[in-house]
Amino acid sequence: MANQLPYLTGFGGHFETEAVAGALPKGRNSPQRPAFGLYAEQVSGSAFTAPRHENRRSWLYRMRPTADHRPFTPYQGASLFAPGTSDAPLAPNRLRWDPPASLADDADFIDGLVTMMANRDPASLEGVAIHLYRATRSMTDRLFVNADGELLLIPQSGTLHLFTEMGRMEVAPGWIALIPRGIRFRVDIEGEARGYVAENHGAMFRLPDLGPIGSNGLANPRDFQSPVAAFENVDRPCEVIQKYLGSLWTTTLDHSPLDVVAWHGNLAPFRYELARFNTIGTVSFDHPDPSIFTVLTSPSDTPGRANADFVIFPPRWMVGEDTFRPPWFHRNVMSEAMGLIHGDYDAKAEGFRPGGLSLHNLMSGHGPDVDSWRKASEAELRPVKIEGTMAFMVESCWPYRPTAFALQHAQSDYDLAWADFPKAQLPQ
Ligand SMILES: O=C(O)Cc1cc(O)ccc1O
Ligand SMILES: [Fe+2]
Repeated sequence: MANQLPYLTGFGGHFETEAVAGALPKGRNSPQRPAFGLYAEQVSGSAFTAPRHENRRSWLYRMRPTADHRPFTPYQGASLFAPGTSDAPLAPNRLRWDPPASLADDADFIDGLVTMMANRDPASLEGVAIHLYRATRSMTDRLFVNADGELLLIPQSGTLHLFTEMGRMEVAPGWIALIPRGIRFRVDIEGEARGYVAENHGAMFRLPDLGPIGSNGLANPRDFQSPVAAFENVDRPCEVIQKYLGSLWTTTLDHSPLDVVAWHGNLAPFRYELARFNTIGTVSFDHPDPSIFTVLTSPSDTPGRANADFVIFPPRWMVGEDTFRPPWFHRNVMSEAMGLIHGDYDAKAEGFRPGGLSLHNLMSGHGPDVDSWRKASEAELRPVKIEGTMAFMVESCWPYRPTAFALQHAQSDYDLAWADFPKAQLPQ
């Protein structure tokens, strides 16, 4: 079933698509009477007056306006999703988690979300939160919408079948998907699905500038795929759960709001296959900064200091001469949350498992564990291909704060990854 749906290609393209011929107005956005009695509705991802190259909005032609809903009330489910982070002073410890074992057996994507860490208040329009999910059922007559930011979905196992207001997308492990702020969607699954969600409250993710790399490379715009218009014509109760200013809310409509028959514009969900990433690295010596692996970036107001960078560590050749090839020891003013989709990560010989998570926050010393360090220090430096792996990092300029759940479930012995390094021996 995966990969059978049609898609529109190109990052941030100006798309137009209609599921019923004649639904899309020609030559104007808001005709006096849209075709078939549809309602024209604009959804803005940027301020009206954002510079043209940053301006993102789409026009949706739908069977009922989004405004047609009764009041939202607090949502009582999903107790581990968006509970707020722990208020206790945060120790400057490195943290790591196994894939959570204790998540509910009977949850859909929304109730199966567990927030692990976050920074900033979503209302400040800055920061990022990292959630995990484990879902064992499809969302039936339920949708989710996030007013607090865009959602980057990173499946680790199980394909997500997304039905968004703007159409359908399939997202298997090895792919990512982005749902823009405010776009309603449903997640259907077969069996069990696990993965990660990076919730970006700040500036929308975009492709990084390439500087001296030139006009091609890293994630290429043509490999991003957005859905074609698709809708459901359903008149039965449909619950809409909304995350709004850090809390969850619910209302029930008498119809499905996935009733967008046509749309046009440059604000749209997309998916991207991480295997398409054109990985660039050293062909001489030294280990470059991991910014070379940036797939998407959300800038902050300070040039070069990302609100969030989504970075991957894909299969790649290591050829550096006289070089310690894995990530070096370091302390970083940026804060690093990492996940693993499959395989092993080259800086951690063990303990960092697919579906697990780690946090190396502001200025915490980290790098290769003892075993990885020893192996890399002693290795014969022929060309070696790192294969069968996909790790990722969500690097943010704002230190993360774990949730109470995360603090309770962290590995107790992570510090031992860096215990027992032999002392350097100076000349006598
Ligand atoms: O800490 C990590 O494992 C992530 C990382 C990888 C790398 O290649 C260089 C720096 C860095 O922070
Ligand atoms: Fe790091």
